[in-house]
Amino acid sequence: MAGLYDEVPTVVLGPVSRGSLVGALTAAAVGVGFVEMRKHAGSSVDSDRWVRRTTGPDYQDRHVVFGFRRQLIRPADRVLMVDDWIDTGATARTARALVEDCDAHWLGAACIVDGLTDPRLRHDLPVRALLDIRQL
Ligand SMILES: O=P(O)(O)OC[C@H]1O[C@H](OP(=O)(O)OP(=O)(O)O)[C@H](O)[C@@H]1O
Repeated sequence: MAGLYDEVPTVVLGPVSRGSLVGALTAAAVGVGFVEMRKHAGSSVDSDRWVRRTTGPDYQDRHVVFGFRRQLIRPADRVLMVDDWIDTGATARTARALVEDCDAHWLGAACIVDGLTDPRLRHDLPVRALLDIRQL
């Protein structure tokens, strides 16, 4: 998945839950760290600083609060999001905003299946995928 991009990431970011599985495998293959983008990331039980963002409506018309500990992504990091599927792009856009909150460099969203409903996001995010939904 990381080979879909020219730049090599220093961190892979994966949204719970399927993105965590694919993302962790991708991070292991590249030999870099993995950060899980937690769902329903409400108030923390620890004293660490978190970054949090709420998605726009996703493919199920949900608004999901995602987040992670801020210290996990540093300004020098190049961050690649990895997921199994992209539909509205709401999750990926939130991932990009969280990476920007950490002042890190966003590479894009690598997915197994590209099912984007708004093709403009393919260029804007950018999105690279192993398969287009029409190939399934
Ligand atoms: O482009 P979007 O409209 O944001 O949708 C894509 C997201 O939806 C799916 O996850 P889901 O929320 O179903 O969670 P899961 O991985 O726990 O099943 C998928 O794994 C992506 O993370």
